[in-house]
Amino acid sequence: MSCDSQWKVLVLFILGTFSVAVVWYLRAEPYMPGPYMIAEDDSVMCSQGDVEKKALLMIENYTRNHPAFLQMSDFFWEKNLSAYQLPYGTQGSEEILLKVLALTMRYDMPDSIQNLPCWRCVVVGNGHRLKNSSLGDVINKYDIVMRLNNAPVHKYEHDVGNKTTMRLFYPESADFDPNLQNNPDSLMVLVPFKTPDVQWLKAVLNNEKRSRKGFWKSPPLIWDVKPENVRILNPYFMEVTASKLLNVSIKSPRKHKEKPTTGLLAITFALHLCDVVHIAGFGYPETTNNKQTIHYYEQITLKSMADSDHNVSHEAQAIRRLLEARIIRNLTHF
Ligand SMILES: CC(=O)N[C@H]1[C@H]([C@H](O)[C@H](O)CO)O[C@](OP(=O)(O)OC[C@H]2O[C@@H](n3ccc(N)nc3=O)[C@H](O)[C@@H]2O)(C(=O)O)C[C@@H]1O
Ligand SMILES: CO[C@@H]1[C@H](O)[C@@H](O)[C@H](O[C@H]2[C@H](O)[C@@H](NC(C)=O)[C@H](OCc3ccccc3)O[C@@H]2CO)O[C@@H]1CO
Repeated sequence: MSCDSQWKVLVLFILGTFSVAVVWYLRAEPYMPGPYMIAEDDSVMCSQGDVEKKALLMIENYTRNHPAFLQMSDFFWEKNLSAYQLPYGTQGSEEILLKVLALTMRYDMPDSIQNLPCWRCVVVGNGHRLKNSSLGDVINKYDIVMRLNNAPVHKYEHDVGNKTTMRLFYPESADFDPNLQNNPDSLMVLVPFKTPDVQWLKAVLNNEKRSRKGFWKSPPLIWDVKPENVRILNPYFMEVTASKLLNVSIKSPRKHKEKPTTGLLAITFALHLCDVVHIAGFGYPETTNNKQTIHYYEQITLKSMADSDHNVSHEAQAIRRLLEARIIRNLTHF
């Protein structure tokens, strides 16, 4: 072979290897952390309607017609009444829900969110993968930052940011110091799992006698949050998460105990609300790994979740499907 041909072969070989590497990187991308569609000003680019278009293909009967939060009018007409009990519907809890909704008087999305030109959302899971991630500034740039339960931001700003647009929680996961971990206008979104959850909200907002009955862990007895910042999540999103993402039976929850985690519920909620859905801090250790801590803020392991009625491998499959279909993107690894 002449020297000229040898050069050609070498160039072709280098180009071929480079193309294979690029194709491999793009294929593997859903599992890789990295800068996604970053605009010049460092913010995430808006692809309006993108999530809606893709979710329509993947989630059976997907519709964005359901209100985000429960409202009094949900209970006015008999034909609107729910077919399921909490956490998948409101059947049997109508009276207490009406009472608490009359107290908060707000069921709408605040104007500061409603008027956003694009809803770029990030759902921040509580996972250990956020520790030392330095993702704080990246997370703060999203239009809507969803946080979960009592996950702290104070002293963890560098890794998780400090902007909280909405926080999904239930009484047992409510923070004892909500003003330290949230912004003055953060929406506190109660996820109602059972009737006592709604009774707790009524009691703390109305300063009535609190009861500890019906809770698996004592919730705060004093919870200093402005009623106008409180909402109750529409149980429709729990129903969709269980029945469409996890294929879990919602008809007899007492018999089929598996229930969605708050994180998967928040992802489902975001899929019905946002133009862009990114996630961070999701992913549990292998089920056999009883040493690895699961949270970015405390030293507990998978063992603590033994009685939780969640199936984390089942959920990982659901999240992986959403990542592979590029409906959501991940800022940490999965
Ligand atoms: C002991 C116990 O009941 N633990 C549950 C805790 C606990 O109640 C609260 O932290 C309040 O203390 O809440 C849960 O979840 P938790 O509050 O741990 O985490 C919130 C969501 O983040 C995602 N996550 C978390 C850790 C991890 N390593 N990988 C993850 O993907 C999950 O999607 C998770 O939902 C819950 O509400 O779902 C689920 C946990 O099972
Ligand atoms: C999203 O679910 C939340 C959390 O992730 C779960 O761990 C938690 O599970 C608790 C479960 O809901 C309790 N079941 C009932 C019917 O209340 C279960 O109860 C057992 C128990 C009872 C009394 C004292 C201790 C334990 O406890 C589970 C937690 O170990 O549900 C959360 C939503 O409420």
